[in-house]
Amino acid sequence: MLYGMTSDTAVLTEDLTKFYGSQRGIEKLNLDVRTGEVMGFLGPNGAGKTTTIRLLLDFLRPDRGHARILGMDPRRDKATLHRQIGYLPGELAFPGRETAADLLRFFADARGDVPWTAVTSLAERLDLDLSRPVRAMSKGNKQKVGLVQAFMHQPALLILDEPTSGLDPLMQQEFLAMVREARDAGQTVFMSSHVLAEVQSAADRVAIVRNGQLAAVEKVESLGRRAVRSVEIHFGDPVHASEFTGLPGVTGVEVAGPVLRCTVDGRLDPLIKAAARHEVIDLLSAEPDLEETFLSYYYTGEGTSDAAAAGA
Ligand SMILES: Nc1ncnc2c1ncn2[C@@H]1O[C@H](COP(=O)(O)OP(=O)(O)OP(=O)(O)O)[C@@H](O)[C@H]1O
Repeated sequence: MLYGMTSDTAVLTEDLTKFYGSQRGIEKLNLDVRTGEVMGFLGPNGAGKTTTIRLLLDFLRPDRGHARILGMDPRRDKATLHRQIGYLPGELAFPGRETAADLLRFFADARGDVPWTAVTSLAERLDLDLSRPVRAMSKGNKQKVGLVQAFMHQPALLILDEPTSGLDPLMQQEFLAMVREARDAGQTVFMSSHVLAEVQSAADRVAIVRNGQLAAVEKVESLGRRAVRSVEIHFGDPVHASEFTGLPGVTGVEVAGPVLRCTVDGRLDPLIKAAARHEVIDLLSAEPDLEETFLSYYYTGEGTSDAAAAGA
């Protein structure tokens, strides 16, 4: 058993590394996904998400490092593991002429013990017509077939590569509800996305990768607290920038007569207290935008706090 692996850990990687020639896929990835949590695996195109997922499933072999999935070795225990996992690949290829029902019956039989009603109720939720040939389906409908096969046997662990891609907003919400229900039933979910907004309402934590390396692991709620926002305050009289520079979390202070503009990272309280010394005519604050926070990790390299404390 790897260091740090306990029954509370559904996925553990240690220094997991894969290069394609000289091209880095993923390097020295140390990640733990706790049993029963939903972890979003976020990064832009080419960051290394699919490489990681394929390593976890032993579709690729690492150059260095190890992974442990549900306490098992992805290579040695591949067959057992694949029965206990629900996997949605990033690229779905359905070459045959089967209908969705035929294909899903094949998957259900291969897994055994999957009541057909599990398939039909998922299909109903996702508004998927099972009688249609899969090959002729739109990307979104193919994605739904992929989701039904990943969820239908109520696996202990769901590994989903870009599950929201191709789904319209309504179906994305339905999918996220399925994820929350899976978590409530004690299942673990590891899902990649390049759009934070698409996973934030269901994820407990997000791991952020860039250029093949882990940039941060954060609780979604603390991403919210760290949200960077721009603030504009209109005062009754001219103010001095010096009154606001140096306040905790406040940067980029610009003053033009009675108007103050700045950026606030985290709590607004220090700025509000300083502003209250003057007559405040108006205050404009952009909604906390997790997308901006997410990007700020990329460009500042911040936010390794929870990564450093991973497993704590
Ligand atoms: N078969 C391959 N041969 C060479 N390079 C590859 C191969 N597969 C991936 N890469 C490279 O490895 C890096 C990580 O790719 P990966 O597909 O894991 O990223 P990703 O985060 O899943 O991106 P996307 O969202 O586009 O799928 C990229 O630079 C990519 O070009």
